[in-house]
Amino acid sequence: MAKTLFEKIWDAHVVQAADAESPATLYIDLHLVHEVTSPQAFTMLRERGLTVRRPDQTLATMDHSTPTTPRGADGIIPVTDEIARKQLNQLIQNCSDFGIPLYNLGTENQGIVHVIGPEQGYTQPGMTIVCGDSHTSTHGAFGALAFGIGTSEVGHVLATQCLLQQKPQTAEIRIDGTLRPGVTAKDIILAIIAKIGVGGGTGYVLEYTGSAIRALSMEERMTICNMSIEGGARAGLIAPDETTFAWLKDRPHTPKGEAWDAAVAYWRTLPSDEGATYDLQVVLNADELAPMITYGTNPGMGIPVTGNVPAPSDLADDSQRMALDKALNYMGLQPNQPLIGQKVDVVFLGSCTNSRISDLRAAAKLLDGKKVADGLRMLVVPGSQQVKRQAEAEGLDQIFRAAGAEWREAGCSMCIAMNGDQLQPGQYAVSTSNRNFEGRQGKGGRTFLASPLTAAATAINGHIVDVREIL
Ligand SMILES: CC(C)[C@H](C(=O)O)[C@@H](O)C(=O)O
Ligand code: SF4
Repeated sequence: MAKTLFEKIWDAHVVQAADAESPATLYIDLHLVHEVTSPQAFTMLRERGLTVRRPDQTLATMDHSTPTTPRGADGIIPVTDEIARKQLNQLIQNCSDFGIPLYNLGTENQGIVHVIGPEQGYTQPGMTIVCGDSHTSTHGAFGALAFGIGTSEVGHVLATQCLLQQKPQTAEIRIDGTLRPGVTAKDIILAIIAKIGVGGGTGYVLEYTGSAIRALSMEERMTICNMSIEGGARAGLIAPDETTFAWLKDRPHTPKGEAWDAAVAYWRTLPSDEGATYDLQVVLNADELAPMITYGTNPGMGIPVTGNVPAPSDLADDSQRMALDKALNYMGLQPNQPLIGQKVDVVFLGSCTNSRISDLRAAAKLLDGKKVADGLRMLVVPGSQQVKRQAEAEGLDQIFRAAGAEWREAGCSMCIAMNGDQLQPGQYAVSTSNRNFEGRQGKGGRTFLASPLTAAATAINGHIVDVREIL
């Protein structure tokens, strides 16, 4: 029978099928760990006298609570926050006690968990990958079944390398056509979520297909899969192809020599078979997409940048009208107002959605020889130490600094505001991250989600602009 990519990976990893009492038991190939969602899981192991089943298939990094402020004269990134220091020290202790490799703060491979996994070649097609983090869906860009799990599940996977899992349904999100200049992968995913809503993907694994997806680079594919969870989906998937194999070849942890050839031969069998069926299909045309921006307090509240903020009075459904009213109040926006021209205080270029080298290059190209607008603060936060080194080798840091932006160490930074980087109450930010919830970037902070291009163009102008006008 014709199978989808999802079904092939699922079937290859079921250790025990679901029965009346229990969901299926899935084998996990790669378990990624960070400081925020792992402490209680290690406590559970200690209390029950358990060890880590496969430390060699487990990898830890520090990212969420790590400061990204520049290093001191001693070359060390200063951790001034007591709680953060305790959490980071705990991870060091846990990894050392249980034999798990750790990319410690400031070391050469440290970075955001969803940036370092692919970068080091841990993430590979056909794998099952989990992490105590919702944006684990990022790794689906490689044709891996990757999803976030809760802290008690982190404990289960550490102890057994397996996970109990209900089988999700499948949806095909088909995007044909060609993106216009100034329209990016970020705009594709914001448009998808605006269309299906933040609950539209609930219960599904989304497979992105179509000529527009095939034309994307791996980094662009990661941006799309990263935000699958913001559409409510369990995971996002893109079938591996020559672009995938070329990107992975010679990464530190990918197979080498004959093992590489064998791996690629297997990976070529993974794409969904001709005639395979999905439980749901959504179709978009890339030619019709514009740069997108959010106006509200969830990632589904997005419009083309040239559009107007919707009006609650146009909505028939009471709860939807109240939700929009509340969002506009929080955002300090008026119904029907345009977003072009909206003044912005901070521009954040970073996060596991858009902090890879191609994101930094795209923004630097616009900022080259220009200045960040007076009174606007711009933070540029590379996703990993490797991205940072690469950017510095290309002189991108010089472009950002000369423009008046802050050049930072690697980490989650202002995506989540639990590391010292945050908005002040009432401030507006254009952010390349993935969440615009109330208070997400700091108490009272107001977030417009957009692409790195829109972010850089906004930084130069001090207010929201249509990047297509300055290309
Ligand atoms: C801290 C972590 C649990 C959280 C997540 O699961 O996504 C964070 O990464 C986020 O982006 O909100
Ligand atoms: S960058 Fe943001 S979204 Fe990504 S893992 Fe960190 S906090 Fe979560």
